Amino acid sequence: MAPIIQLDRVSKQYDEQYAVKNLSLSIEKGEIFGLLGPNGAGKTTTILMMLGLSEPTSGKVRVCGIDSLRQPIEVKKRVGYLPDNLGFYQHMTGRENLIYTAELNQIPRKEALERANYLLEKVNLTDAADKKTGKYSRGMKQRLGLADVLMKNPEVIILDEPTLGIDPEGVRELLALIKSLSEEEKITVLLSSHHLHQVQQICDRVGIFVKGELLAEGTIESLAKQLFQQDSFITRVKAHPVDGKLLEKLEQLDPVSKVEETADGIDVYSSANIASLISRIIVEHGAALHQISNENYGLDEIYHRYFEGRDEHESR
Ligand SMILES: Nc1ncnc2c1ncn2[C@@H]1O[C@H](COP(=O)(O)OP(=O)(O)OP(=O)(O)O)[C@@H](O)[C@H]1O
Repeated sequence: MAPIIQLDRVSKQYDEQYAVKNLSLSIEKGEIFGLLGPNGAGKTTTILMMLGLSEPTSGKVRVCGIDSLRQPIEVKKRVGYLPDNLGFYQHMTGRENLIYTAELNQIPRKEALERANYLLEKVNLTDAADKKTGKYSRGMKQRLGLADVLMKNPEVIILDEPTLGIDPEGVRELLALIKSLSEEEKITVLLSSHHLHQVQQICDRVGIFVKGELLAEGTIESLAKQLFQQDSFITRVKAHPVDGKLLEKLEQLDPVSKVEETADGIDVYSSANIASLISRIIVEHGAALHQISNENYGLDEIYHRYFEGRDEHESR
């Protein structure tokens, strides 16, 4: 099956500057894809081109098999977009706002009402459905925003910083909701965010954008593998006593790139999983082994490793 979102060598120039440069990206149906990058990296420009709201200088954008530039209205019917600065009619209730969106999308009234009630329930706003949205909290507005983009039964939803300004509990609920909606309704989700741990919690794949270019994309595990080839495994050992001889023995192992003494043991960085070999060496050395575990790199480390490398490169 063709990807639901496909960008082929897309660039966007404003004057001489590239906002997006030579971007190729495919997103499959049902995926949750995280678009990451600092301010000005080109995330919003990319989203606007997907929606057909901004014209690429070169390249092709297809969403749901439709050319976003040639048939933006067809794309808009299938894609729900939740911008970071969403607004509702404050004097109208949550339910009235959803019905209004349905009218704009030519959804018959009876169907609109049923869908609005179903979605209000889904986003946990049934009790506040008849309250004016001017009285909603930020988190309630974001949840209503999610219901709003879902009114037209979209195949794809694009969410720009959906958790901005929400408290941690609200964030957890909203992310869980996005995940369950994607699973239950087979909706493809494109999520733009600065919050790495939130992205890591729900995204199947991520793309890292810097200055208009996609530096890397893939699952968190595959990015970690690419970036940390020499030390893609971290074995965290709690053992006592740790002496210089033991550290030396571990350092001499072929797959090991680095050994670090910690407060209660040793961290071993290696290119292969050698946890059982490490435990044997520790025990043979006469130390007490309290715990041994494999740690994974998180998105935080991946993201920072990219920027470390970049800074070095740029300062040369
Ligand atoms: N209409 C415009 N005219 C000129 N330059 C623009 C325009 N829109 C965006 N840019 C420039 O393009 C680059 C990418 O901007 P974009 O808004 O896509 O970044 P972003 O990754 O979405 O950032 P943020 O996280 O701050 O929303 C920036 O340098 C920005 O100044």
